[in-house]
Amino acid sequence: MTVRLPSPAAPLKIGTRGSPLALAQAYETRQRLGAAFDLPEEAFEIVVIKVTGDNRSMIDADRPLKEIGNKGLFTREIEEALLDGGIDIAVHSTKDMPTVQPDGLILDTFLPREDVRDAFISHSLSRIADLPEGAVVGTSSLRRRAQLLFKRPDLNVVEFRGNVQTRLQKLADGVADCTFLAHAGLNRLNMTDVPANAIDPADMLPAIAQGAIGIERRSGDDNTAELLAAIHDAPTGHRLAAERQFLFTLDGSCETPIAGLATIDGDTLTLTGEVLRPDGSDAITGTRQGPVADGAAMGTDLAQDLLQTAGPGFFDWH
Ligand SMILES: NCc1[nH]cc(CCC(=O)O)c1CC(=O)O
Repeated sequence: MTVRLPSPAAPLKIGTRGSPLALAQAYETRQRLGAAFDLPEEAFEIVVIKVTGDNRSMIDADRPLKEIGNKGLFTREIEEALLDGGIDIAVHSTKDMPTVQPDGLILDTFLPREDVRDAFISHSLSRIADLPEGAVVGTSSLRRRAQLLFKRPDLNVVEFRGNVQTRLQKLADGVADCTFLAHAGLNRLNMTDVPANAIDPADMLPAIAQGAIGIERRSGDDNTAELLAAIHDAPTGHRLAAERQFLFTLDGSCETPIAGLATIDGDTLTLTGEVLRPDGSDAITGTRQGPVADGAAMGTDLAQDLLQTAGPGFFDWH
Protein backbone atom coordinates (compact mmCIF):
# COMPACT_ATOMS: atom_id res chain seq x y z
CA MET A 1 0.00 0.00 0.00
CA THR A 2 1.25 3.46 -0.82
CA VAL A 3 0.64 5.98 1.89
CA ARG A 4 -1.82 8.75 1.10
CA LEU A 5 -0.20 12.04 2.13
CA PRO A 6 -2.11 14.93 3.67
CA SER A 7 -2.20 18.20 1.74
CA PRO A 8 -3.32 21.79 2.31
CA ALA A 9 -6.65 20.82 0.69
CA ALA A 10 -7.02 17.74 2.91
CA PRO A 11 -4.85 18.34 5.97
CA LEU A 12 -4.10 15.82 8.70
CA LYS A 13 -5.94 17.09 11.79
CA ILE A 14 -3.75 17.08 14.89
CA GLY A 15 -5.73 17.28 18.13
CA THR A 16 -4.20 18.75 21.28
CA ARG A 17 -4.96 20.56 24.49
CA GLY A 18 -4.38 24.28 24.41
CA SER A 19 -1.69 24.71 27.08
CA PRO A 20 1.67 26.10 25.91
CA LEU A 21 3.32 22.72 26.58
CA ALA A 22 0.62 20.78 24.71
CA LEU A 23 0.89 23.14 21.73
CA ALA A 24 4.69 22.82 21.67
CA GLN A 25 4.25 19.03 21.51
CA ALA A 26 1.72 19.30 18.68
CA TYR A 27 4.10 21.58 16.74
CA GLU A 28 6.93 19.09 17.23
CA THR A 29 4.71 16.31 15.87
CA ARG A 30 3.76 18.44 12.85
CA GLN A 31 7.40 19.32 12.24
CA ARG A 32 8.53 15.67 12.37
CA LEU A 33 5.75 14.47 10.07
CA GLY A 34 6.43 17.34 7.67
CA ALA A 35 10.13 16.50 7.58
CA ALA A 36 9.52 12.76 7.14
CA PHE A 37 7.27 13.26 4.10
CA ASP A 38 8.53 16.61 2.83
CA LEU A 39 5.20 18.34 3.47
CA PRO A 40 4.42 22.02 4.11
CA GLU A 41 2.97 23.18 7.44
CA GLU A 42 -0.37 23.74 5.68
CA ALA A 43 -0.70 19.99 5.19
CA PHE A 44 -1.52 19.86 8.90
CA GLU A 45 -4.25 21.47 10.94
CA ILE A 46 -3.76 21.92 14.68
CA VAL A 47 -7.14 21.47 16.39
CA VAL A 48 -7.18 22.74 19.99
CA ILE A 49 -9.61 20.86 22.21
CA LYS A 50 -10.68 22.12 25.59
CA VAL A 51 -10.61 19.30 28.11
CA THR A 52 -12.24 18.86 31.49
CA GLY A 53 -8.91 18.73 33.25
CA ASP A 54 -8.04 22.19 31.98
CA ASN A 55 -10.84 23.67 34.07
CA ARG A 56 -9.49 22.24 37.28
CA SER A 57 -6.84 23.75 39.43
CA MET A 58 -5.03 20.55 40.32
CA ILE A 59 -3.73 19.20 37.06
CA ASP A 60 -0.91 16.82 37.63
CA ALA A 61 -0.15 13.41 36.24
CA ASP A 62 1.20 12.43 39.61
CA ARG A 63 -2.26 12.55 41.17
CA PRO A 64 -3.46 9.20 42.43
CA LEU A 65 -4.51 6.94 39.58
CA LYS A 66 -7.89 6.64 41.22
CA GLU A 67 -8.49 10.35 40.66
CA ILE A 68 -7.36 10.70 37.08
CA GLY A 69 -5.61 7.61 35.82
CA ASN A 70 -8.01 5.41 34.01
CA LYS A 71 -10.80 7.92 33.96
CA GLY A 72 -8.71 9.86 31.48
CA LEU A 73 -9.64 13.24 32.92
CA PHE A 74 -7.22 15.01 30.60
CA THR A 75 -7.97 13.03 27.53
CA ARG A 76 -11.65 12.15 27.27
CA GLU A 77 -12.73 15.05 25.03
CA ILE A 78 -9.70 14.60 22.80
CA GLU A 79 -10.40 10.90 22.44
CA GLU A 80 -14.04 11.60 21.61
CA ALA A 81 -12.91 13.93 18.81
CA LEU A 82 -10.60 11.20 17.56
CA LEU A 83 -13.38 8.60 17.54
CA ASP A 84 -15.76 11.08 15.85
CA GLY A 85 -13.26 11.80 13.09
CA GLY A 86 -13.01 15.47 14.13
CA ILE A 87 -9.26 14.88 14.40
CA ASP A 88 -6.96 12.24 12.90
CA ILE A 89 -4.33 11.99 15.61
CA ALA A 90 -4.06 13.16 19.22
CA VAL A 91 -0.79 14.34 20.73
CA HIS A 92 -0.30 13.74 24.45
CA SER A 93 2.21 13.83 27.27
CA THR A 94 2.32 10.05 27.70
CA LYS A 95 2.84 10.62 31.41
CA ASP A 96 -0.76 11.86 31.61
CA MET A 97 -2.20 8.89 29.72
CA PRO A 98 -4.05 5.93 31.20
CA THR A 99 -2.36 2.59 30.51
CA VAL A 100 -5.42 1.31 28.65
CA GLN A 101 -7.00 3.20 25.73
CA PRO A 102 -10.73 3.25 24.95
CA ASP A 103 -12.02 0.72 22.41
CA GLY A 104 -11.10 1.79 18.91
CA LEU A 105 -8.03 3.82 19.85
CA ILE A 106 -4.35 2.93 19.86
CA LEU A 107 -1.43 4.70 21.50
CA ASP A 108 1.72 3.21 20.01
CA THR A 109 3.68 6.07 18.46
CA PHE A 110 6.29 7.76 20.62
CA LEU A 111 8.65 10.56 19.66
CA PRO A 112 12.29 10.52 20.78
CA ARG A 113 12.19 11.07 24.50
CA GLU A 114 13.17 14.38 26.05
CA ASP A 115 14.99 14.67 29.38
CA VAL A 116 13.28 12.21 31.75
CA ARG A 117 14.47 13.92 34.91
CA ASP A 118 12.67 16.10 37.39
CA ALA A 119 14.07 19.58 37.86
CA PHE A 120 14.78 21.21 41.21
CA ILE A 121 13.60 24.81 40.97
CA SER A 122 14.77 27.40 43.48
CA HIS A 123 15.98 30.98 43.48
CA SER A 124 18.42 30.41 46.33
CA LEU A 125 19.40 26.71 46.37
CA SER A 126 20.58 24.24 43.76
CA ARG A 127 19.77 20.80 45.10
CA ILE A 128 17.58 18.85 47.51
CA ALA A 129 20.53 18.32 49.84
CA ASP A 130 20.86 22.12 50.21
CA LEU A 131 17.40 22.43 51.76
CA PRO A 132 17.73 23.43 55.43
CA GLU A 133 15.87 21.49 58.09
CA GLY A 134 12.14 22.22 57.95
CA ALA A 135 12.32 23.94 54.56
CA VAL A 136 9.08 24.51 52.65
CA VAL A 137 8.65 22.56 49.42
CA GLY A 138 5.84 23.39 46.99
CA THR A 139 4.39 20.49 45.02
CA SER A 140 0.98 18.95 44.35
CA SER A 141 2.54 15.78 43.03
CA LEU A 142 1.85 12.81 45.32
CA ARG A 143 4.91 11.07 43.94
CA ARG A 144 7.33 13.93 44.53
CA ARG A 145 5.85 14.59 47.96
CA ALA A 146 6.22 10.96 49.07
CA GLN A 147 9.73 10.68 47.63
CA LEU A 148 10.87 13.84 49.41
CA LEU A 149 9.31 12.92 52.75
CA PHE A 150 10.75 9.41 52.55
CA LYS A 151 14.27 10.85 52.44
CA ARG A 152 13.62 14.07 54.35
CA PRO A 153 10.78 13.72 56.87
CA ASP A 154 11.68 17.17 58.21
CA LEU A 155 10.49 18.98 55.07
CA ASN A 156 7.18 20.83 54.97
CA VAL A 157 5.33 20.07 51.76
CA VAL A 158 2.71 22.60 50.66
CA GLU A 159 0.31 22.31 47.72
CA PHE A 160 1.44 24.09 44.56
CA ARG A 161 -1.43 24.12 42.13
CA GLY A 162 -1.88 25.53 38.69
CA ASN A 163 0.22 25.66 35.56
CA VAL A 164 3.96 26.16 35.30
CA GLN A 165 3.70 29.96 35.22
CA THR A 166 1.47 30.08 38.32
CA ARG A 167 3.81 27.83 40.24
CA LEU A 168 6.87 29.84 39.31
CA GLN A 169 5.09 33.01 40.45
CA LYS A 170 4.36 31.41 43.83
CA LEU A 171 8.01 30.53 44.13
CA ALA A 172 9.02 34.11 43.28
CA ASP A 173 6.54 35.30 45.94
CA GLY A 174 8.41 33.24 48.54
CA VAL A 175 5.57 30.80 49.25
CA ALA A 176 8.11 27.93 49.18
CA ASP A 177 11.88 27.46 49.14
CA CYS A 178 11.75 25.25 46.06
CA THR A 179 9.45 23.45 43.68
CA PHE A 180 9.79 20.67 41.09
CA LEU A 181 8.91 20.37 37.42
CA ALA A 182 9.56 17.82 34.73
CA HIS A 183 12.68 19.07 32.96
CA ALA A 184 11.19 18.04 29.62
CA GLY A 185 8.47 20.66 29.97
CA LEU A 186 10.98 23.42 30.59
CA ASN A 187 13.06 22.31 27.61
CA ARG A 188 10.08 22.08 25.26
CA LEU A 189 9.00 25.58 26.27
CA ASN A 190 12.55 26.95 25.99
CA MET A 191 12.28 28.22 29.55
CA THR A 192 16.00 28.74 29.96
CA ASP A 193 15.59 31.57 32.49
CA VAL A 194 14.02 29.31 35.14
CA PRO A 195 16.49 28.44 37.93
CA ALA A 196 16.38 24.68 37.34
CA ASN A 197 18.78 21.86 38.15
CA ALA A 198 18.14 18.38 36.83
CA ILE A 199 17.85 15.72 39.54
CA ASP A 200 19.57 12.36 39.11
CA PRO A 201 16.88 9.64 38.77
CA ALA A 202 18.73 7.81 41.57
CA ASP A 203 17.69 10.68 43.87
CA MET A 204 14.17 11.14 42.50
CA LEU A 205 12.83 8.46 40.18
CA PRO A 206 10.63 10.16 37.55
CA ALA A 207 6.98 9.49 36.77
CA ILE A 208 6.21 6.69 34.33
CA ALA A 209 6.69 7.96 30.75
CA GLN A 210 7.97 11.36 31.84
CA GLY A 211 9.36 13.35 28.92
CA ALA A 212 7.73 11.23 26.20
CA ILE A 213 5.26 12.56 23.62
CA GLY A 214 2.74 9.89 22.62
CA ILE A 215 0.48 9.97 19.57
CA GLU A 216 -2.90 8.25 19.55
CA ARG A 217 -4.91 7.21 16.47
CA ARG A 218 -8.00 5.21 15.44
CA SER A 219 -7.29 1.49 15.31
CA GLY A 220 -8.74 1.01 11.82
CA ASP A 221 -6.95 3.97 10.28
CA ASP A 222 -4.14 2.19 8.45
CA ASN A 223 -3.06 5.20 6.44
CA THR A 224 -2.49 7.28 9.55
CA ALA A 225 -0.70 4.31 11.13
CA GLU A 226 1.68 4.30 8.22
CA LEU A 227 2.31 8.05 8.50
CA LEU A 228 3.03 7.72 12.21
CA ALA A 229 5.35 4.74 11.76
CA ALA A 230 7.77 7.13 10.05
CA ILE A 231 8.24 9.24 13.18
CA HIS A 232 8.02 6.51 15.85
CA ASP A 233 11.14 6.16 17.99
CA ALA A 234 11.65 2.46 18.70
CA PRO A 235 13.91 2.79 21.76
CA THR A 236 11.41 5.14 23.40
CA GLY A 237 8.66 2.63 22.54
CA HIS A 238 10.55 -0.22 24.23
CA ARG A 239 11.19 1.87 27.35
CA LEU A 240 7.56 2.93 27.62
CA ALA A 241 6.35 -0.64 27.07
CA ALA A 242 8.28 -1.64 30.20
CA GLU A 243 7.26 1.39 32.27
CA ARG A 244 3.60 1.38 31.30
CA GLN A 245 3.21 -2.35 31.84
CA PHE A 246 4.71 -1.85 35.31
CA LEU A 247 2.10 0.85 35.97
CA PHE A 248 -0.70 -1.24 34.50
CA THR A 249 0.09 -4.18 36.76
CA LEU A 250 0.16 -1.92 39.83
CA ASP A 251 -3.18 -0.42 38.90
CA GLY A 252 -5.11 -2.28 41.59
CA SER A 253 -3.33 -0.27 44.24
CA CYS A 254 -4.29 2.97 42.66
CA GLU A 255 -3.90 5.32 45.61
CA THR A 256 -0.20 4.88 45.87
CA PRO A 257 2.52 7.04 44.39
CA ILE A 258 4.42 5.22 41.67
CA ALA A 259 7.67 6.03 39.88
CA GLY A 260 9.56 4.15 37.22
CA LEU A 261 12.19 4.47 34.55
CA ALA A 262 13.53 2.18 31.86
CA THR A 263 16.86 2.79 30.15
CA ILE A 264 18.53 0.97 27.27
CA ASP A 265 22.20 0.17 27.01
CA GLY A 266 23.06 -1.83 23.91
CA ASP A 267 20.73 -4.85 23.83
CA THR A 268 19.83 -4.58 27.50
CA LEU A 269 16.87 -2.81 29.04
CA THR A 270 16.98 -1.89 32.71
CA LEU A 271 13.71 -1.09 34.48
CA THR A 272 13.67 0.51 37.92
CA GLY A 273 10.38 0.92 39.75
CA GLU A 274 9.27 2.41 43.03
CA VAL A 275 6.07 2.42 45.07
CA LEU A 276 5.69 4.59 48.13
CA ARG A 277 3.30 5.22 50.93
CA PRO A 278 1.70 8.60 50.27
CA ASP A 279 3.03 10.02 53.56
CA GLY A 280 6.56 9.00 52.65
CA SER A 281 6.89 6.63 55.60
CA ASP A 282 7.93 3.77 53.35
CA ALA A 283 9.19 3.10 49.85
CA ILE A 284 9.94 -0.09 47.96
CA THR A 285 12.12 -0.19 44.89
CA GLY A 286 13.28 -2.89 42.54
CA THR A 287 15.07 -3.44 39.25
CA ARG A 288 14.82 -5.83 36.33
CA GLN A 289 17.25 -6.28 33.50
CA GLY A 290 16.79 -8.17 30.26
CA PRO A 291 16.58 -8.08 26.45
CA VAL A 292 15.09 -4.88 25.04
CA ALA A 293 12.09 -6.70 23.58
CA ASP A 294 11.13 -8.20 26.97
CA GLY A 295 10.34 -4.87 28.63
CA ALA A 296 6.63 -5.52 29.13
CA ALA A 297 7.24 -8.90 30.78
CA MET A 298 9.82 -7.27 33.03
CA GLY A 299 7.29 -4.58 33.94
CA THR A 300 4.72 -7.18 34.99
CA ASP A 301 7.26 -9.18 36.93
CA LEU A 302 8.70 -6.19 38.78
CA ALA A 303 5.25 -4.87 39.69
CA GLN A 304 4.15 -8.27 41.05
CA ASP A 305 7.34 -8.48 43.06
CA LEU A 306 6.87 -5.02 44.58
CA LEU A 307 3.20 -5.76 45.38
CA GLN A 308 4.31 -8.95 47.10
CA THR A 309 6.96 -7.13 49.12
CA ALA A 310 4.54 -4.36 50.02
CA GLY A 311 1.94 -6.73 51.41
CA PRO A 312 -1.72 -5.93 51.93
CA GLY A 313 -1.32 -3.14 54.50
CA PHE A 314 1.12 -1.04 52.55
CA PHE A 315 -1.37 1.04 50.63
CA ASP A 316 -3.87 1.64 53.45
CA TRP A 317 -2.88 5.02 54.64
CA HIS A 318 -5.96 6.98 55.54
N1 LIG B 1 1.82 16.83 35.29
C1 LIG B 1 1.56 17.53 34.10
C2 LIG B 1 2.65 17.30 33.12
N2 LIG B 1 2.51 16.39 32.13
C3 LIG B 1 3.67 16.36 31.42
C4 LIG B 1 4.54 17.27 31.98
C5 LIG B 1 5.92 17.54 31.53
C6 LIG B 1 6.34 16.93 30.24
C7 LIG B 1 6.54 15.47 30.29
O1 LIG B 1 6.83 14.88 31.35
O2 LIG B 1 6.43 14.85 29.21
C8 LIG B 1 3.90 17.90 33.05
C9 LIG B 1 4.44 18.97 33.93
C10 LIG B 1 5.31 18.53 35.09
O3 LIG B 1 5.19 17.42 35.63
O4 LIG B 1 6.15 19.34 35.51
